[in-house]
Amino acid sequence: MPLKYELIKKDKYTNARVGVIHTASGDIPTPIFMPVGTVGTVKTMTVDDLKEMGAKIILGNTYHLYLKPGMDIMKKAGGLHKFMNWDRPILTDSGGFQVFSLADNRKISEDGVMFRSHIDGSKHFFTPEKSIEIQNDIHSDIMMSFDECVDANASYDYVKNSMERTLRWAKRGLDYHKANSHPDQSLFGIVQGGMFKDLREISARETVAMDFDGYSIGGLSVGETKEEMIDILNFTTPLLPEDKPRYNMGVGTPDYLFESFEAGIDMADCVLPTRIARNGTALTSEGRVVIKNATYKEDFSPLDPECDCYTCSNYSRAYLRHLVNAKEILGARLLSYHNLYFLLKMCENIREAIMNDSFLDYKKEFYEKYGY
Ligand SMILES: Cc1ccc(CCc2c3nc[nH]c3cc3c(=O)[nH]c(N)nc23)cc1
Repeated sequence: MPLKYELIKKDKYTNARVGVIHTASGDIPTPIFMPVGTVGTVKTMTVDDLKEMGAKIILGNTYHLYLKPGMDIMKKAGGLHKFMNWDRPILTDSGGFQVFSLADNRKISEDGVMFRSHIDGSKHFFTPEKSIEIQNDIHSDIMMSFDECVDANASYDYVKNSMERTLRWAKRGLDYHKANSHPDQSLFGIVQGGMFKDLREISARETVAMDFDGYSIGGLSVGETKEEMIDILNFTTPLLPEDKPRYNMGVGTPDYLFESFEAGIDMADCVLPTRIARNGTALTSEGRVVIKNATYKEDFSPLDPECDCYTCSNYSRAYLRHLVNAKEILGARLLSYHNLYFLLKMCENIREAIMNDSFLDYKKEFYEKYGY
């Protein structure tokens, strides 16, 4: 059966809500942060690390997996869950976003997108149907429709034409999904429309009318200002049905997560926690810590005094600084573990706060301590 969203509690003072997404691969408590595992791994984390830190769902990437290891191996492995030994839910993106952010000489047409691999320059053609077929081969639990994500300063006419084509692509993908996907697989529609509220409204209403299992807000976190993101988010989210999950794509930093969940978003993803970890930056309850700073040379206290994760329970800032400066892989691994744990724990605290109608109190307390 496709996923079922169970609404458990709405916050008294905001649009924030607690729920559970029931999938064949397991239940996902919401609001939830989803670690990004682009090529079948959340970088430097084992699946046991991910379970230990409380990850309930991870992301896989259609574009990357299609190019490497390729669908021949993916099919022989029996799908991504078996290939990477992860038996909990997997969400995959549809590949369009990655084609535009990574591939070379892309050519977009009504039928789909022609592109050359960023790895070896080989030529490929993605269509809405092809994207669903690849996500089926991955055995994705939650699939995304094939869409075009336009950048924040695209013109009204370009955004209008692109959004209308994304609607036609969504319908094609949905028809292919209904005829070919396994009944346990779910498909989300993606709302586009750039920074234009009239286009956002058309995209939301037409996408919802196609009756997907859930809805993503696309076209955000692509260079717009924080005010623009929040404005479009607060305008668009209420247009989505209450009884289905809502996913804000590409978010993000703690404040963007708080703003998204406050608007009624249930799911969010971002490469941030593992990417900044590899550059030696940690998210802590007292704000960002750039661990290679000389300040921490003889600081033998834990990375985050309020965190009980493996990294904070076993190592000091001085040791982490040493590892990062020595470019030791363990440095990236320990900081990645902590950053992911930090965001997952923050989501757990947000769920608890919503249950007690104290979301705004928790947000205020978090912002003051974090330094927002
Ligand atoms: C593995 C994986 C990586 C990344 C993503 C989300 C990637 C992503 C965006 N990231 C920031 N802004 C984004 C907008 C869009 C969008 O409009 N459409 C799609 N399909 N993806 C987006 C999903 C899965």
